[in-house]
Amino acid sequence: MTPSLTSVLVVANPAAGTYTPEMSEAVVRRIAGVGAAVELAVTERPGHAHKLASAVGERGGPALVVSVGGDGTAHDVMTGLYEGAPAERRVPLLVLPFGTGNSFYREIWSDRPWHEALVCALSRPRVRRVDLAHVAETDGLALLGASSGLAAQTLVTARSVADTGRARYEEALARTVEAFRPYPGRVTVDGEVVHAGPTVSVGVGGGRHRGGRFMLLPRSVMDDGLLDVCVAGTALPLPELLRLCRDGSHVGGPGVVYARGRRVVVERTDGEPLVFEYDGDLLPGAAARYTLDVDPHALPVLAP
Ligand SMILES: Nc1ncnc2c1ncn2[C@@H]1O[C@H](COP(=O)(O)OP(=O)(O)OP(=O)(O)O)[C@@H](O)[C@H]1O
Repeated sequence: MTPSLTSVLVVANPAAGTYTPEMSEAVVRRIAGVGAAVELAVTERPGHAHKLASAVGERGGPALVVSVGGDGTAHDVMTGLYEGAPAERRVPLLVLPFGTGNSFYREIWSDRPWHEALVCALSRPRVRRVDLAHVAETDGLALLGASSGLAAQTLVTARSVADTGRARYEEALARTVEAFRPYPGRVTVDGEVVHAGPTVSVGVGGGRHRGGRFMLLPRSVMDDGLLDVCVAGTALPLPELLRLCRDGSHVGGPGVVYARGRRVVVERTDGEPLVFEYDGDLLPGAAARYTLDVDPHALPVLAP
């Protein structure tokens, strides 16, 4: 499908890691340069991007929404677009990388500079309909994916790290690795238990990359209608697992299970709460079980 980009809404998050006002102005200039009517909306608070995007499903609204921020901004815009219109009328999303990790941008555009991605999206707009993961217990949606274990625990640690940006996550990861204890877990894919026992990491998605640098799900295809799952047990020492995760070569390694399906259940089996996140947001509850169902091809995104 080739959308006609007559009018464009740019949603820019000034709190995103590498954002500057000059960048969003440059984005707006380039869009106006191809003759599209363009509106810039700068978010004023967390959740504002969701509200802005949920209004565009109305008739006569923009034909494209551009997210100027990081993965958190892309998540908020995605939930707004999802809520604002049914699948067949959903307005496409273009994500540009002005956050810290920018995993979703990388998923779609690889290492291309943002201005090249923008020129490509405006001159040869091609839509890919990517899958989303619906989290039953929270009625939430994940674009990039969900995790428990090391990555989720790192987000807990990050709350008490004073650094900002990438340094904050690096420091939090180092502290988490030092103190990390595997948890007793179980992972079920389409009704089949694929892992039961001591658990270091569970990734479900979604995107191949998380945290900007870790390729947790190297075989994942964002629009294949399925969720990928990778579970690491305790067979690999933690530093080795982390090293291998940088390029996805942990898959096939000892104690690492890789699976694919439509429904994934992630559990902690000792009665303690499961530390669990999706799209970088930790879940506050004390639940020990989360259920993810794929919503196939739910979100149109502009891609090369
Ligand atoms: N005006 C604002 N003031 C403060 N926070 C905001 C504002 N607008 C949006 N936010 C919040 O900023 C958070 C961080 O944005 P985002 O995730 O895009 O950047 P990042 O963390 O630098 O990048 P990444 O997630 O790619 O590492 C989002 O969760 C969003 O809810």
